[in-house]
Amino acid sequence: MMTLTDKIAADLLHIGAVTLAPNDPFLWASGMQAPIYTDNRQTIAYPEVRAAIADGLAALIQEKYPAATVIGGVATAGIPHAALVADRLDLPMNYVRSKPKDHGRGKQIEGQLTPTDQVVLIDDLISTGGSVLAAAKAVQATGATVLGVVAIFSYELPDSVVNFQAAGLTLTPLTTYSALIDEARSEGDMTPAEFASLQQWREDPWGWPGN
Ligand SMILES: O=P(O)(O)OC[C@H]1O[C@H](OP(=O)(O)OP(=O)(O)O)[C@H](O)[C@@H]1O
Ligand SMILES: O=C(O)c1cc(=O)[nH]c(=O)[nH]1
Repeated sequence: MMTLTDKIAADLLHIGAVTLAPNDPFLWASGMQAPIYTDNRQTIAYPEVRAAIADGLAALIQEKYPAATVIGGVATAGIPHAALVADRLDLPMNYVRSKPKDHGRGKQIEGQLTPTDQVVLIDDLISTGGSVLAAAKAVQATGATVLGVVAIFSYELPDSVVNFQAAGLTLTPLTTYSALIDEARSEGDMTPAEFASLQQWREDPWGWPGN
């Protein structure tokens, strides 16, 4: 029987959200060359996939953070998943922008947030963790508590481990880069040399050839 971790990894591959290209790397926003690009925004186009994600994230939150009073989405790609999860858990929701609006009411956080709230944040993807940890800081600055972070996918990069530790927060992803490349290999999508290159990148992305 396939685990949920493997099922979500397979889903991301099958809907084309993930492109693996160890021989033709992508340039990331950080300036890093990477053998993969993940666009989890595409998951919302697939009802069965987005439902499996929402069910999985809701179950994680019930297990790890039963005291949650609000589900928070990280703008923009975390928002639809936070909405689906909040609906399943029958909890209020908010979402957190990367910066306050420069017009209107100038708010960074929309939806419910009071100083007594206990928030679980949802992002679609964790690379460095910078986006969700900035959102966590914004929530904490209001006096509310961030219980933890859940996400669809984590690259498990060394930078994210350091950043989550520094923030004192725990990340629980539904699936991971390791599960993803294992699944792609089991589907016969790569040579042993390509698999080795993909593993090498995760262990030391900035030392990977091309960076
Ligand atoms: O862990 P990090 O290094 O922060 O990278 C992950 C973030 O990057 C992407 O968002 P992006 O900045 O592309 O914005 P979007 O959600 O508005 O598309 C993604 O949706 C995550 O929020
Ligand atoms: O850091 C990025 O540019 C980046 C990488 C990735 O896999 N997905 C994404 O949306 N952004």
